[in-house]
Amino acid sequence: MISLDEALARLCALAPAIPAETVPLAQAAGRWLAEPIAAKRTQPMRDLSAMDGYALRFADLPGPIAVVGESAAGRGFAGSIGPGEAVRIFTGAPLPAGADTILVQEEAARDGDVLTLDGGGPGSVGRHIRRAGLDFSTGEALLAAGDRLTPPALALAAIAGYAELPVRRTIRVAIAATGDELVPPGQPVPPDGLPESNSILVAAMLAGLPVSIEQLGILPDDRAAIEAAFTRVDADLLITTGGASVGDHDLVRPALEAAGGQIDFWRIAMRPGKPMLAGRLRDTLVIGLPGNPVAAFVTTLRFVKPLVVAMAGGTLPLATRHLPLAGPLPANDHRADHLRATIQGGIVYSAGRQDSSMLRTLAHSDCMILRAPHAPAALAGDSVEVLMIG
Ligand SMILES: Nc1nc2c(c(=O)[nH]1)N[C@H]1C(S)=C(S)[C@@H](COP(=O)(O)OP(=O)(O)OC[C@H]3O[C@@H](n4cnc5c(N)ncnc54)[C@H](O)[C@@H]3O)O[C@H]1N2
Ligand code: MOO
Repeated sequence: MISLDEALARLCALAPAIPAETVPLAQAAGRWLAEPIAAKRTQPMRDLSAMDGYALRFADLPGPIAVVGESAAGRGFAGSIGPGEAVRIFTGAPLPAGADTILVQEEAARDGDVLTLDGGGPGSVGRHIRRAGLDFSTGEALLAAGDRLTPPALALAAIAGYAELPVRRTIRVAIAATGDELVPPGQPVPPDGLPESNSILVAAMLAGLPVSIEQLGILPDDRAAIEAAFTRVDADLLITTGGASVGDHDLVRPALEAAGGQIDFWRIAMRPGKPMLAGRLRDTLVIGLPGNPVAAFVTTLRFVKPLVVAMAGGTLPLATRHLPLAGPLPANDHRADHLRATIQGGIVYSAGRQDSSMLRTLAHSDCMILRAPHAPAALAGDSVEVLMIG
């Protein structure tokens, strides 16, 4: 058995390289930048007013000052102002030549074209002016390769002169459930049957990432059938669930090998999720998740999601916090444990029964308490690391 950290590192090393492509800004939302970008323009391009009011010479205050024209955003004042002159100006409008300060309109009294100070005034020369290049100048580095294209990052790229951005192309993910007992959700369930829930779980956990998902449906516990499905797969990542353990009907490993693939690792020192396997089939990375639904959840959370983000060119830090325990926990064995838990009043309550088939407990959990291999027993009030799962 390998450690959780080693498993993630090996998965990332096994992953096929995803080429970059250029996509319109709207399609780049939530993806990761494949190359750094620099400003194609200076922002703002020239000195602008930050307020609605009057552009004037500070030395002319408190007036009277003659209003000789107007400067609006997109339509600046053509001339320049001389001593004793001002221009009506609006937020985002170019500062006229000759002006050095903005007087906000709330502190100005205007009678026809004559302006006087009516209030405290700007205080110092240069007030309420956004200087050219305040935000950035042409050629400056703005975003790095691997940066997440958040809404503000996309807006920055737009204002910096970009209509499209380089990102890794969408990752093609195929998902297959294995198990003779499984029936599609909502279908009549025979006495020995079970509604299939893992493929919906895994796909929903990848929603919001740059993936296209092909659901391969339910494969029977038949080595030849699984092998045939593997042979047809055309994807960057194939995720199977079930059939990963040691039973006579756990056929994902032999089917992968029969299809010409290679196993890289099988079994991880973690709970739940121990029987997870990984390998390659031609250009496809294959991950065999355990069938138990909570094991499928934890392995998707700890491996599949960070892996997909890495393939998309980013990184996904673990969202952990430290909180006091409501009750004691026993010492841990050699497997990194993930205990479903809830948080109430800043205190973390471990769910009583941690059987990895119990989806109701999972659906009502806020977090998982992370217990390192060989962690000593913990007492009520001790601080533990929790992984948020909401
Ligand atoms: N002798 C041993 N038995 C088991 C071991 C072991 O080390 N030695 N490991 C256990 C652990 S840990 C896990 S986890 C399970 C996982 O085994 P498999 O990946 O082979 O999963 P299955 O046997 O196919 O299924 C387990 C369980 O989950 C249900 N299942 C399967 N697929 C789905 C699905 N798509 N949707 C909903 N539920 C699903 C299945 O009906 C079983 O109840 O093995 C332990 N055994
Ligand atoms: O570790 Mo298994 O993954 O308990 O259910």
